[in-house]
Amino acid sequence: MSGQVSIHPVVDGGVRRGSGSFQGGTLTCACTDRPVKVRIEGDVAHNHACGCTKCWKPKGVAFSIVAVVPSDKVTVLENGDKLAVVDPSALIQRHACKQCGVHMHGPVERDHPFKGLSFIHPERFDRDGYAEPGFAAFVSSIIESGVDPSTMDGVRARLRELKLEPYDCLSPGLMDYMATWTAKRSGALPA
Ligand SMILES: N[C@@H](CCC(=O)N[C@@H](CSCO)C(=O)NCC(=O)O)C(=O)O
Ligand SMILES: [Zn+2]
Ligand SMILES: [Zn+2]
Repeated sequence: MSGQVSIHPVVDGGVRRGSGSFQGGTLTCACTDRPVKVRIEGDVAHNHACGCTKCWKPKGVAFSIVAVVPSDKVTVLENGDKLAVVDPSALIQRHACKQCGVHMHGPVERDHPFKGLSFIHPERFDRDGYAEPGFAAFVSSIIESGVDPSTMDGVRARLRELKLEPYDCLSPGLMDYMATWTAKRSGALPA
């Protein structure tokens, strides 16, 4: 029963493990004419399924697959003139292709624990082997996109089956990381 719940095409058949030696690749948008290409050096971290309304996902798909890389490992290679920031007031400056809508990279530049990191969508890589998604974030937020709240038990059951532990914000690791940054900033912990 929970096997019929679709999370995202790249995980629906089972989460494929990363190679552990991914050297990077090129992200390409969905345009056939003048696609935007973005080079990423090295592997991704904190790869996850995200249920929030802000992360890009293919049409009709419930979750995005999104990960972080250091912003200095991100280079726009081709057709960067097609990129525009979706919401300049957001923490994550999501640079989307104006033509096809795919989010190509999302740097965090504001004073924040995630400053210096960029959010990217590994499914747009030209090759496999990137670190696999390890949890599901902002799961309850899929309701904001119109998912029937009565289906949430099935969604969470399927995520657990896929070993994508569901959280309604970020994972404990990332929440601890942010709280540590805040505590060092306030002096509650030694810097
Ligand atoms: N309920 C909201 C949640 C949006 C949200 O806070 N998203 C998170 C996770 S994005 C990737 O993990 C976030 O950190 N957003 C910062 C930003 O968007 O700049 C909704 O669904 O819209
Ligand atoms: Zn495009
Ligand atoms: Zn998100």
